[in-house]
Amino acid sequence: MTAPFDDLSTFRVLLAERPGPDTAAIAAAEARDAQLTKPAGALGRLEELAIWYAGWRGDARPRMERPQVAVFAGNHGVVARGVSAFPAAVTAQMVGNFEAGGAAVNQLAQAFGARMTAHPIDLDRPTGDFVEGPAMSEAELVDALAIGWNAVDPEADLFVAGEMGIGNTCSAAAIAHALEGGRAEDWTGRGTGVDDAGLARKTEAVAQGVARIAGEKDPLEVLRQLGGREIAAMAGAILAARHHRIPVILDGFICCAAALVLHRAAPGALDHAVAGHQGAEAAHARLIDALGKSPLLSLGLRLGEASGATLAIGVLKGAIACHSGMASFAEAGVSDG
Ligand SMILES: Cc1cc2ncn([C@H]3O[C@H](COP(=O)(O)O)[C@@H](O)[C@H]3O)c2cc1C
Ligand SMILES: O=C(O)c1cccnc1
Repeated sequence: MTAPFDDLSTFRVLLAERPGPDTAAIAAAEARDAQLTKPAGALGRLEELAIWYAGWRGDARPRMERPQVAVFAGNHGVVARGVSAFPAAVTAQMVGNFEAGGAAVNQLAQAFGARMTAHPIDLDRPTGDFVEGPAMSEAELVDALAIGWNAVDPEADLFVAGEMGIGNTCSAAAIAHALEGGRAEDWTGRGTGVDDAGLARKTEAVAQGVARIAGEKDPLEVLRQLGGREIAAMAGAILAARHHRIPVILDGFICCAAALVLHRAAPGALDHAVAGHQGAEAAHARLIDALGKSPLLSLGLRLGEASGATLAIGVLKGAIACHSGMASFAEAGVSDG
């Protein structure tokens, strides 16, 4: 599809004017939940998840049949500073692996019945080193947002955004530091497994990049400055899903940094999203907190690629299967107490 914007101001309007959930479907789903053959509340958060999903799909008894996982890839100028344990060439190599079906996320998508697509964005043209200057021009930012928007299948009934981009935990940490404050070291972690010296270089890059744009609080400008094309694409895709009323599961630290841009630009912009998991990247928990979310899973993942969120599709499928498939007390002839 073609994104309904070709400049940043139109994207801002789409962020401000978003559809909400179907309140009648929520009320009907709550009523259905109350009649199912279980003690009230006994399915815990699964009940809340199913009702949330029903609201966004506009169907009190929904099914999930077309989950979509889109993995965006980009390269980062800041990598030249030695902020990752791996070379930038791995980004393109992993895109080849996604296309061949050999990455973790391919296996998880297959296991949970999701269609997965990979979207490399200008891999031979890394972003500018954000310590020195803006990562992207405004036109480059708009292009990346649009690539994300266009990647969302309007017919999907669940969307997961993932990423591949050597150095992108550095970019994500810088975005979080710029928008949330604190100290640079509050937001940096080991990513692919950088050693102490690498972590120190990464923290210094984040501190300097954020100091360069000191006081900048416009989230989309922060994204342009510190960005990452794949991070911008995830933000565009998450907003597109909102406009299609497709519920979203958020992935790891980098995906949550993309989501933070939307959340800080327009509170409520992530109401159609849940946090799929809390991973091992040091500041992921803090970032999920800043989004006002609580994670579905906590399994110590530190991979990205949409892996944790794709795994959480299973949890959401379970919630929906119970909600839509269980018998009521009356149907089953079970005494409701
Ligand atoms: C083989 C390989 C597969 C990956 N899949 C995801 N990432 C993850 O690691 C990168 C972020 O960590 P950093 O900021 O330290 O570079 C991203 O590409 C992220 O998706 C991978 C990294 C590697 C090496
Ligand atoms: O949480 C993540 O998304 C993550 C953590 C480490 C490396 N890559 C991704």
